Amino acid sequence: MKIVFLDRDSLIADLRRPAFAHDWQDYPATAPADAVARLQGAAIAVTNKVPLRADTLAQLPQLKMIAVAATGTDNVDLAAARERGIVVTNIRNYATAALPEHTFALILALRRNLLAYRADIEAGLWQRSERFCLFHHPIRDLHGSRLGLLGYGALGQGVARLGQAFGMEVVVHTRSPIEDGSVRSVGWDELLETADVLSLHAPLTEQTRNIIGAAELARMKRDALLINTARGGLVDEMALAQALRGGVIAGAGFDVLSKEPPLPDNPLLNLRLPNFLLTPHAAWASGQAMQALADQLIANIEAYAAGHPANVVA
Ligand SMILES: NC(=O)c1ccc[n+]([C@@H]2O[C@H](COP(=O)([O-])OP(=O)(O)OC[C@H]3O[C@@H](n4cnc5c(N)ncnc54)[C@H](O)[C@@H]3O)[C@@H](O)[C@H]2O)c1
Ligand SMILES: O=C(O)[C@H](O)CO
Repeated sequence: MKIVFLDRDSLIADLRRPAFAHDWQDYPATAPADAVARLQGAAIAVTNKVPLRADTLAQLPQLKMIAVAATGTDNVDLAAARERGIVVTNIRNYATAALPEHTFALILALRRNLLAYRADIEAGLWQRSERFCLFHHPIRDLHGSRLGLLGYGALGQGVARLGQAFGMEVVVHTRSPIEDGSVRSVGWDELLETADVLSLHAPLTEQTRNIIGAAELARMKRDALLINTARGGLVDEMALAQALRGGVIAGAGFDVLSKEPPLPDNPLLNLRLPNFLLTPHAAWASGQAMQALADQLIANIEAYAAGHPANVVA
């Protein structure tokens, strides 16, 4: 059985080989246009972020499984895979410490205005101050404020737990109301209009694409933060850049953009504002999380080869 990992360098971890007879090939990275040639004769394709759309799958009659080396499967045309009988699997629960910790790094940096204070010190303001401290920029505790979550899966739940540890009230909105005594399920309007920190943890699908645009930003509290560690396509980036420049919301922390790596003209890329923090899709990338992902990836491939596929999404 031929297995091809299209973007091996997207993962820094020990990757053991599956425990069955196979022919393994990997490439550090693969341009979308090269995917078909590299997957010729492969039964199993492994991809973290290389897109596998309907036109690509149509040219790969021998492909039986796509093992996505990630939780998000928006780079794969799931409907086309299903039509062709290709099993698609993903990785679950591997970043339940990493991503919530990253999410709170963004939230805390923004709520305590760390970028603005750092800039003040670099400009010599503290050194020239007549007082022992600076307090030019508002600092707001998280304790007592409302954390609103879109999506309450593995990662939304991890973020909720940290929010509760900080003394926040956690409200969540999912496709169908959840039964969980520790958080309150709310409608979309209430989530949007009452959250002090709105954090996105839903997959990118046709239902969630651009779920936050100019109209939604205008309905958020003026002193609210928007955090996106899920997928770039959830938020209209031009609308967010305008909202941040215009003071429509207090700030935003993003780990993801609609195109990655970003194009130079991405409206959020060069937004040099102290209330906007951007990280390069790194929320998942702790050493521990990447190793857990690598282990689960091989387990998924072995489960499929043994005839009982696990973590199937399509
Ligand atoms: N930045 C990163 O490094 C990173 C790492 C891992 C995952 N992610 C992203 O985070 C997403 C969530 O991961 P997870 O492990 O929590 O997934 P999950 O499948 O466990 O949970 C997804 C949640 O989203 C909800 N949801 C789906 N569609 C919705 C809709 N239309 N409206 C409201 N809620 C909806 C589901 O009900 C569920 O509660 C992934 O899909 C992935 O895109 C990002
Ligand atoms: O979806 C995921 O797991 C992250 O984006 C890392 O690939």
